[in-house]
Amino acid sequence: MTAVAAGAGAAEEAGRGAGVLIDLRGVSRTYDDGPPALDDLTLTVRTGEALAVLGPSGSGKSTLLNLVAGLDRPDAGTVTVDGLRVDELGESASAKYRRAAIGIVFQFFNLLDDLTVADNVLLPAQLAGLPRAGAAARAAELLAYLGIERHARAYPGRLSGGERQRVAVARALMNRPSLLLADEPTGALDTASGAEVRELLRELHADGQTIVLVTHDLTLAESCATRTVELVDGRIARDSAAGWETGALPPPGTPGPYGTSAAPAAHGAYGDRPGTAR
Ligand SMILES: Nc1ncnc2c1ncn2[C@@H]1O[C@H](COP(=O)(O)OP(=O)(O)OP(=O)(O)O)[C@@H](O)[C@H]1O
Repeated sequence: MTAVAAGAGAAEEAGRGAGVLIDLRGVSRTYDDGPPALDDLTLTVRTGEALAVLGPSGSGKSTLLNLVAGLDRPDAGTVTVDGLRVDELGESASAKYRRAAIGIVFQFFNLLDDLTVADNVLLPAQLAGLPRAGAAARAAELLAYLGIERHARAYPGRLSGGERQRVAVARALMNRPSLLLADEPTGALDTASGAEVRELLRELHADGQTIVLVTHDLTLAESCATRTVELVDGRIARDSAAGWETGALPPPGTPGPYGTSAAPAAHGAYGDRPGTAR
């Protein structure tokens, strides 16, 4: 199952504690005359991590994801993914990087409605020029892994939101990306479908997939993330790796950015947790 989910060697590396996969240094991005969407942000993500990026609306979460995906460039700073300077890539090199190294899942699925489920999943392999036979076998394997093989010949419009998001995840995993990015993957789903997708992401991470997801959904962060970073005004206000319990969010009502806290970052994420190692 690991081989289905993760990029080659990712699980093995995760097991060893692994190296840095994403390295953002001094990254700033300002649109037009507005305030900085990202402001001198430095962040590293290791292979095998599942990072949830939280923060209020407009805090820079999607901007961060777009920079890592090479969909946008910083005004200052460097973006390195798997040793590649993503911020220096030209348009075609950037597209090639996305096809080879990145899988992206969007809130609204972004499936092509006039292609079948199987053809949607095959698309990244076709764009990468991979041999059709091997790609078809991989697509079938992914659809089975994600429990949607019976829909292979259906069109996305016939599927539920949760099933569509599974198709989008299958497509994102098609070329065995070293990194899965997800922007509000449960944002358009009902409660039951959201729970399915949360479980799916949790399983993918357990199988070794490195994941960075942006979300307002604290349940998603709590169930899938091994690390949580909170952005405020384009800066990292809190990072669980610098004091939170790994994978833990505070109980409801804990003072914090979703409550009333003005606790300094050094005091941990959503408030101080007794017994948390520093
Ligand atoms: N293409 C753009 N043009 C102009 N301003 C933009 C653009 N994209 C983002 N911004 C601005 O940059 C800031 C950060 O936006 P971003 O979408 O990264 O925040 P976010 O945390 O993902 O927000 P949300 O949770 O609402 O999706 C906001 O002030 C936003 O208005």
